[in-house]
Parts: sequence; structure tokens; C-alpha cells
Amino acid sequence: MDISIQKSKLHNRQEIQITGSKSESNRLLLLQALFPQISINNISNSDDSVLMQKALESKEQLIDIHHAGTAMRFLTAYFSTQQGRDTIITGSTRMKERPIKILVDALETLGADITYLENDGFPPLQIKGKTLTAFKVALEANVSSQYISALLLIASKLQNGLELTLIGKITSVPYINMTLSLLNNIGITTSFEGNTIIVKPNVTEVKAQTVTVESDWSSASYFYSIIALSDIGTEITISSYKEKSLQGDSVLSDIYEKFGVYTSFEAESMTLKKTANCDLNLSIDLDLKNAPDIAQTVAVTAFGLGVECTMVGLHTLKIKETDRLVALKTELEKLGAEVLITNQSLYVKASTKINTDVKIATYNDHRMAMAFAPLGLKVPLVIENADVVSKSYPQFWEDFKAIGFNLK
Ligand SMILES: O=C(O)C1=C[C@@H](OP(=O)(O)O)[C@@H](O)[C@H](O)C1
Ligand SMILES: C=C(OP(=O)(O)O)C(=O)O
Repeated sequence: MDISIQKSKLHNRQEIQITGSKSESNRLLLLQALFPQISINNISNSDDSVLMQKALESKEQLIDIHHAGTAMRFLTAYFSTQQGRDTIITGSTRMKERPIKILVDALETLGADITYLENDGFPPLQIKGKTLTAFKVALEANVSSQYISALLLIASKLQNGLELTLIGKITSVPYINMTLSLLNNIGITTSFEGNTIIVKPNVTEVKAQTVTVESDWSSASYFYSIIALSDIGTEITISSYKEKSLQGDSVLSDIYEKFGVYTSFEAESMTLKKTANCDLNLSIDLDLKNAPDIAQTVAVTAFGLGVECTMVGLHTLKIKETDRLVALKTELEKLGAEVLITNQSLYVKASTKINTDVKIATYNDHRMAMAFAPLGLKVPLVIENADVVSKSYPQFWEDFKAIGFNLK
């Protein structure tokens, strides 16, 4: 399904509700499988979280996790610890290109039995569950934090706990801290000092408790972009968000101030308001190694506003749902942008012209569809295969329409 966005004007004041963070939900679902005393409120309705939940409930040998990278990594760790269980975990064509060797090597050091069924270093995997007794492992921390979170989530159930040494520069640190905070909140003791993380062993049960997931900040990024591209005075209220968040993408409130968007927090929601026009001589300069999922949104906002933008720390974008650096360059150039990329950076030159009626390809990447959609405020455009959004935000187009976008 392609969606054509015609010239649109936002309704002046809107309220929308976004469901829980996909990252927090996937962690809590795994923890709930280990500790059934946990209940979850405001769980994400994303495809990835639904797939995670189904995989954890499944008694089948074959688990197909489609495009859900975080679920792939977390479940690889989980099934490694399920003694007596023989699982094959596979995914989409792209999933079979997303590396998992660093995690598999670490699990094997702990004693896991994992076999690559097609290409070495990549899914699909056959996992024979075992009791893992080793506890010391070192792994490269610059490729994906998901490998680290996967190990931390199972750690308290390992016979001797876990002592993890992180090698090299650590990427996506807020996601590691999110994992540690959720563990601490449910009663598991951890420490993170220097480059070593320790998780205490053998927690058999935790207190009965309900954990409420904060809504998804990566999904909120598209509304930041919409407000940034709107007239002064336009505002939108989204629930349920907190000023002090576990999600690294909450850095959006600082970043978008540069684009003239002011964030105010109420008890259960936040309001984004366009308060100033963006200075066209502005040059946006960001290191997004701690918030990689908002890179596409920020690049498109800057281009839409005609502002120069340089972003570094983007090395993880190359192994996500698509190579997001190449995808961004290709699609922004169709719109008339001048874009330079390296393996970890992206530069978009300031430009005052945007080509109209461009068809934006989405490469099976939900964030390509959602990041480009706000440009509909500036020019008519088409988003191809628009239903990809369901990976993280199934009701995206409904919400988009509800706030005033003219869709066909
Ligand atoms: O742990 C998580 O929930 C995630 C970690 C990040 O991945 P990397 O650490 O691979 O950058 C992020 O991009 C992804 O969407 C979700
Ligand atoms: C990278 C993402 O997800 P995952 O790695 O879990 O597929 C994302 O949602 O942007």
C-alpha cells in the first residue's frame, strides 16, 4: 500500500496517545517469562513486541521473528538458557543479514550450544537450551548494545550470575542503562563500573509487581518533526511521557529546541509547541551514537527547514532494518538534497528547494516511512509500502490523519 500525502494543514491543537516503548516492552516481556510475578501496563502494540510475546509463549521448535532485531537478540539469549528445549530461530531476508556473532560467541563462552544454519555469524540459529555455568565474558561493545542487553536480561538466572567486560567504545549506552534500570526496579542487583557490568546470580523470584511502560519516544520523534515544520503557535499533546525517561531518545526535547520546538511536561503527557522560527543560518551538529533511531527523523526535519545538518556516531545505522545511511542519502537526493555519507556520518547541505511528488522508497524500514511523512506539510509526496510502520507504530497513519494530514 502506497500513501499519497497531499498539501496538508494541521488542526491547531491535537491530542494523541502513543503506546509503550518497544524497547522497554521487549525487555519486560523477557523478564516476565523469567519472573511470572511481573505484570506490564501500557505495553507496546508494535509488531515487534507482539512477535516477542508470541515467541515467548510458543511451544513450537521454529520461531520466525520477521524484522524484529531486538527480539532476535534477546530470544537468542533466552532460548540458550532453556534447558532441554531445542529451538530454531529465523527471520526476514534482512534479519539473515544482521550480524549476531558477537552475541553468539559470548553465549558460547558462557556454555551455550548454538549452530548457524545458513551463514556463519548470522541467523537462522539452532539453539539447544542448557544450564549455563560460566559467568565471565568479554565482548566488543561498539557494534550493537542489543547483544549486551540480551546477556544482562538472562544474567540473574545464570547459575553464577554474570561479569561482563565491555571492549572498545560503548555504543547506544542509554539502552544498556535502560536494561539495568529495569532489572534494578524489579529487584535484581547490578553494578556498572568502568567497563565492567556485574549482575548478581540466582534470583529465583521477584516481588509481585506491575510495571508501567512509558510511551515510545522514538515514535514521538515524528511529532517533533511535524511541529518543527509547522507554523508558530501549532501544538500537540502526546501521552504518556515523563521528563525523566529511561529512553535515550528523550534527548529529542533538547535537540528540537534548536528547531524552535518547546516541550512542556504535564502529569501524564507532554506538549510540543512551535514557539520560534528556525534560524536558516543554523548548522545542526550532533553525535547520535546514544540515540541512533532518531537520526532519520532529524535529517528530514533539517532538510525540510532548509537547515544544514551534520550527524556523526551513526555506525549502527548500517546494520538496522536497512542500511539507513544509504537509504537516507538516496531518498533525500530524490527530493533535491545534497547529501554526503561515510560509514558513520551524514551531512545534508542547506537548501531552499524541495522537489514535489517524489515517491519515497521505504526499504522495509518503518522509520523511513515515518521520518519522511512530515514533509507532506511542505510538498505533496508518496510514501511507498506505507504499512511498514506497524513494526513499531501500527496506528501511525490513523494518528497522522487525525491531526490534519490529507492522505490518499
Ligand atoms: O536495545 C534496544 O531496545 C535497542 C537498541 C538500539 O540498537 P543498537 O544498540 O544496535 O544501536 C536501537 O537502535 C534499537 O532500536 C533498540
Ligand atoms: C533498529 C530498530 O529495531 P530492531 O533493531 O529491534 O530491529 C528500530 O526500531 O529502529
